[in-house]
Amino acid sequence: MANKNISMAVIRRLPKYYRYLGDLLRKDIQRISSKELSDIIGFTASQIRQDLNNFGGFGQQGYGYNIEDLHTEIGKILGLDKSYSAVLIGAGNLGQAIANYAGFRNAGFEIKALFDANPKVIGLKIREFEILDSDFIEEYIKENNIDIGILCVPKNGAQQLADRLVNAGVKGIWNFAPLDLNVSKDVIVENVNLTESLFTLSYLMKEDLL
Ligand SMILES: NC(=O)c1ccc[n+]([C@@H]2O[C@H](COP(=O)([O-])OP(=O)(O)OC[C@H]3O[C@@H](n4cnc5c(N)ncnc54)[C@H](O)[C@@H]3O)[C@@H](O)[C@H]2O)c1
Repeated sequence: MANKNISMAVIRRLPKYYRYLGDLLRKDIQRISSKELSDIIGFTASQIRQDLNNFGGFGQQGYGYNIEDLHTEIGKILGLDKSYSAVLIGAGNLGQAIANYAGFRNAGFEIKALFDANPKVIGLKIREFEILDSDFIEEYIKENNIDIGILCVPKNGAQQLADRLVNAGVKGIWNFAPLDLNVSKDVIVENVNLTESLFTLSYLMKEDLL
């Protein structure tokens, strides 16, 4: 059901639908109207209907949405019916925190190995992972059919590492380094910039906006 015409704004809302619907399922709630969904999610009911209509609707007049079906469908749209393997590069503060979080594996994203260039860090253990020498990134990716590279290195050197990940065959990069990476069109980069998020918080807290 992949549709290249879906706007990024809609795609960015889908994980939130998926999360809220998952919460409702765990509470054994079976159906919900767009109005009720709107009350808990915060998007308008018409926005919700419009978003879901992009993928064929799912709702029934007078019944609302079957939560389990909708959750499953959105999961498929997001590609969460598959599992993904990942390697993490840069086993510093942030990299270790990410490797320590079990939630990603539960969601189908399995970090298979951590790499670093610092000899003081190589060989240390984080959870079940021994931190490996980053000289062996390409070899590992090719041998283990890795889908995703997670970049947790400083800005300098991040592009070079991205090139190495791409050449070794990853199809996606989850980039925490604060720079916009140049990669070929068939590779997807998702940037996570915590500082930009903090700046947005700062803007919204400015007294003249409150
Ligand atoms: N820590 C945070 O909360 C945070 C927040 C926002 C953004 N970031 C970004 O995340 C990245 C990592 O931050 P951090 O605080 O974890 O830094 P850190 O210095 O603790 O860790 C970086 C790790 O990357 C390794 N490294 C550096 N160059 C490498 C290379 N070429 N190949 C392999 N390993 C290499 C280093 O040896 C180190 O272990 C930075 O780009 C930072 O701007 C971090």
